[in-house]
Amino acid sequence: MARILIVEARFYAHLNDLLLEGATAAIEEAGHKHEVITVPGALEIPGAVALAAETGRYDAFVALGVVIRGETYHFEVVSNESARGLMALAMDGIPIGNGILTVEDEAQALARARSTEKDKGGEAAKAALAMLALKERFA
Ligand SMILES: Nc1c(NC[C@H](O)[C@H](O)[C@H](O)CO)[nH]c(=O)[nH]c1=O
Ligand SMILES: CC(=O)[C@@H](O)COP(=O)(O)O
Repeated sequence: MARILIVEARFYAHLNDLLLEGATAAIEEAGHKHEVITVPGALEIPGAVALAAETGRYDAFVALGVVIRGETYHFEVVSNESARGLMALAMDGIPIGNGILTVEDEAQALARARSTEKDKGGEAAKAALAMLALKERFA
């Protein structure tokens, strides 16, 4: 049984609840344990994963968040840098699934967080578990 840490940025709590539902369901269906920690925004997720990975208490990580474009370049900063940070951690061998939605508006987020068509939280959890399985295979 693996120990999964979900790191969520509850910038839009109602949207994150949907992502969390999907991720939690996927992890439980796979028979693993999980914990959830919360950070202010998506930009803080990579740092939180790095801190948690240092403890050695977790086998894989799921990043959940919603970034919605506003009026300024900050959307690009938050979207690109959170993704870059997670990719850097993944390249260091940390099993991670990226469930940070980067969208134009709330409607796009709702359609992807968890609906009949999309389950981005579940997808991110399954990706993290797949990378953990690879890590174990190559150990
Ligand atoms: N605008 C969104 C943010 N912005 C906040 C940043 O993520 C960060 O917390 C702040 O810049 C302090 O470092 N975060 C989201 O998750 N989603 C957004 O739409
Ligand atoms: C993604 C963001 O940081 C965004 O919500 C901020 O809005 P704004 O660009 O209008 O300040």
